Amino acid sequence: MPPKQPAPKAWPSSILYLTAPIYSPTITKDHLTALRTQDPTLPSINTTKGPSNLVKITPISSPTHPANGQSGLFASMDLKPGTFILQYLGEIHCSPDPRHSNPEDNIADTHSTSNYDLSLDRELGIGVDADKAGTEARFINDYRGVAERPNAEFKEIWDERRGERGMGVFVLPEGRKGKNKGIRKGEEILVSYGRGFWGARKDDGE
Ligand SMILES: C[S@@+](CC[C@H](N)C(=O)[O-])C[C@H]1O[C@@H](n2cnc3c(N)ncnc32)[C@H](O)[C@@H]1O
Repeated sequence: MPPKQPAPKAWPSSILYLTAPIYSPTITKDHLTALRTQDPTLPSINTTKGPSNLVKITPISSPTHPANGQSGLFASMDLKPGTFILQYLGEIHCSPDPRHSNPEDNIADTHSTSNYDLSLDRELGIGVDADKAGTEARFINDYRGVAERPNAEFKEIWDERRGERGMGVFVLPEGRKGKNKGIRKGEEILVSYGRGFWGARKDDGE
């Protein structure tokens, strides 16, 4: 278990605040080798540890917001197009569990139903799940029902500090027609979870 870190304001006491990932026992040496092999196409980021001064976790109390009663992540200063905002940390895991060749021996995969699980390496089945532990990034909502379009995106990075691939949150680049103007101070940071996320939850009443 990583050492306890000072958490950002409004951080829930039931969730562990991380400055480095947690590695599930489902992650093998080969997975770690793959994650620790630099891919020159990835943006190389000198990440910082601890609460970010670019963002603020804010409880949502607007009845028109589809995540009313939950929280969201808001910009605490103007952020230019393409800016790296912060890292999405969580438990790095592999699903299905490679330790069992017979799927019936698999311990229930809680990550498959997590609302905080992002894919890090689709080919190897590696994900990063911030359900029980993470950074401020776990509070980023989907743009649907909130704004016309997303203003940020999840994108893989090379974390220079750890020498490892990871998931980052970036302000959307300007785009060819200059449509994306960045994120203004006080604006909610919104990504697109993708239709797959909502498709899988259609029958759960979400
Ligand atoms: C990664 S969490 C986002 C943070 C969450 N709002 C919180 O306070 O912990 C994903 C969950 O947030 C909610 N959510 C995010 N975006 C939403 C949207 N556009 N409409 C409805 N619910 C949303 C859903 O409950 C979803 O399962």
